[in-house]
Amino acid sequence: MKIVDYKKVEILRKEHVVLKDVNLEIESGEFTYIIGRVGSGKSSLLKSMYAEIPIEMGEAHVLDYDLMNIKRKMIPMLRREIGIVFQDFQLLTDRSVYDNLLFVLKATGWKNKTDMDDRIEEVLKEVGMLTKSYKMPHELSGGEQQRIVIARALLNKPKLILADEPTGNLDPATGEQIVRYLHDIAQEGTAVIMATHNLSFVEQFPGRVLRCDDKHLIAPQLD
Ligand SMILES: Nc1ncnc2c1ncn2[C@@H]1O[C@H](COP(=O)(O)OP(=O)(O)OP(=O)(O)O)[C@@H](O)[C@H]1O
Repeated sequence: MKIVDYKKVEILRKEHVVLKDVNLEIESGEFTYIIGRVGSGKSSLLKSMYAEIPIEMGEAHVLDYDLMNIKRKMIPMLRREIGIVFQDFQLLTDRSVYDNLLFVLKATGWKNKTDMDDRIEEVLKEVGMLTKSYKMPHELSGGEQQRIVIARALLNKPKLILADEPTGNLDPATGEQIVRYLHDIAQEGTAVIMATHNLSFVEQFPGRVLRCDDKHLIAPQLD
């Protein structure tokens, strides 16, 4: 199934063209790195996929949504089907890990307490954080918090995960563990798109590499 399908897409930030003529098809289970310099448009590309930035030109589909014609009230439905791992979506600091996850389930329409508890247990197990359920975010390391953010992104079994610099503030070993989780998730069939400055992971965790370069998204020649 095609998860992302962009044809001749142009992405603007305040009337300024960030990327143009973007052609991109992503299938289930693909693991894609988006690289490129600071300010080259990596975050903007990912934000366009969850309708945070409108697409003005071209054809753009994410899951079954037509981003060119998406109604405002459909945007939360689209976001429910995407796991978002972004700096702007940190854990809520005033509640425990469990309550952070419960909050998302309730906000996305879950009602049954046992089902919610079971799902929280499953996602925490998936990222090796089952014992941290009652911790407050500030009691966790940066890497542990990031694992919880990934667990939160998994709650509604998304077909697509968008991760913007998920290893940004982490030491190399912890960063590697985060990429390993994301890579495993892709192998189970979820498409994962990860923006990063750091290509050191690509040998260990193979994937498709695309670069934002001079306002275009290109497949670079890698040495
Ligand atoms: N909120 C905003 N309003 C207007 N312009 C913005 C906004 N955010 C980013 N831009 C501009 O859009 C361009 C692309 O930024 P973007 O954040 O997508 O790049 P990036 O490749 O993700 O950079 P970084 O590696 O620093 O995260 C930059 O020229 C930036 O100045």
